[in-house]
Amino acid sequence: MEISVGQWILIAVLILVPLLYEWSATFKYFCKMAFYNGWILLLAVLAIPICAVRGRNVENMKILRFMLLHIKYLYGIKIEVRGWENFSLKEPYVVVSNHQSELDLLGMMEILPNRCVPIAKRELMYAGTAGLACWLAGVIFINRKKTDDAISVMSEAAQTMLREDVRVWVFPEGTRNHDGSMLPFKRGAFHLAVQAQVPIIPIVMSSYKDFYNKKDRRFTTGKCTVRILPKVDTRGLGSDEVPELTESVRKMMLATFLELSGEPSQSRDACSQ
Ligand SMILES: CCCCCCCCCCCCCCCCC(=O)SCCNC(=O)CCNC(=O)[C@H](O)C(C)(C)COP(=O)(O)OP(=O)(O)OC[C@H]1O[C@@H](n2cnc3c(N)ncnc32)[C@H](O)[C@@H]1OP(=O)(O)O
Ligand SMILES: CCCCCCCC/C=C\CCCCCCCC(=O)OC[C@@H](O)COP(=O)(O)O
Repeated sequence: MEISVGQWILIAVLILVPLLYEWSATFKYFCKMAFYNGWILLLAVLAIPICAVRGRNVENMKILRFMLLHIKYLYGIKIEVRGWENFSLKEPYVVVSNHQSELDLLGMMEILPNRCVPIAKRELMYAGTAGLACWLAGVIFINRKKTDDAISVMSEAAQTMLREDVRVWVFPEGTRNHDGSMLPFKRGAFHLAVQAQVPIIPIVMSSYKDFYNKKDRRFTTGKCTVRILPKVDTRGLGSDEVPELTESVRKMMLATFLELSGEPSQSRDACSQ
């Protein structure tokens, strides 16, 4: 049997790709990230028709969660959750969590409460099938370039939370932060909680530094601890108290982040200097 040029190329690729994958940490990083996004886009293809039956509905978030839960096993990431008891509130609340990377999706899906929708940048809505799946699951999209629009969407969310018994998940840093610390917090999430007069539940995901670093292009297996902190009440607070509330929650989260990540607690605060 004769082997054609195309078949030789295929054989070479099948041999070279696994070798390169093992030899080069950078190649491995790109493969793993590409597969991560590709896999989610593919899963979304399956999720869309299932979610579409109900139309745009926060209950669809359960379907996305269920379909995404296995990814941590594919990547060998162990997630330990502490503080489950702090999630036992019946009423709506605002979850605030640190935002290190798109891998946060794994920690988020591990603990996502029922009827809880994330607030995401509008660009995610255009991320193909994933965007459509997010829209069907009721993800709230904001335009970060238009502050007034973003604020009015969030004010509307305050009413929706109460009217439809919905919880909202916000990344108050407002962008991904790969630096191993926490950026200053934007105040939107805290205005939202004060306007709705609902508690805030802070969530801290420990640093990914042992298994993931975007700058060094390193992505191995590892462990992440997710800590659910006790609720912070906002009853009786007004918008004047939002800056102080924001700072106190951030301080608590940063201390927890440093503790979980095994860092000394006095240093590495990107905001306080
Ligand atoms: C199976 C297949 C599945 C496929 C799909 C898989 C996905 C599954 C779902 C998961 C999706 C997860 C997606 C997560 C994506 C994460 C993100 O996109 S993070 C980025 C977006 N999020 C945020 O930005 C939230 C945090 N940002 C804010 O809170 C901001 O404040 C803002 C509301 C966006 C406005 O930002 P900015 O324009 O920069 O302005 P500021 O300086 O922050 O604020 C100006 C001013 O306004 C005050 N203010 C803010 N919010 C309010 C408010 N709601 N009400 C009243 N006033 C408000 C603020 O305090 C400032 O005034 P001050 O006087 O300076 O205090
Ligand atoms: C916890 C967020 C995870 C969302 C993962 C959705 C994965 C969708 C899969 C394929 C689409 C490819 C587009 C990748 C978009 C990554 C989403 C994300 O992590 O948003 C970052 C956002 O917050 C802050 O944005 P910037 O850091 O300011 O730019």
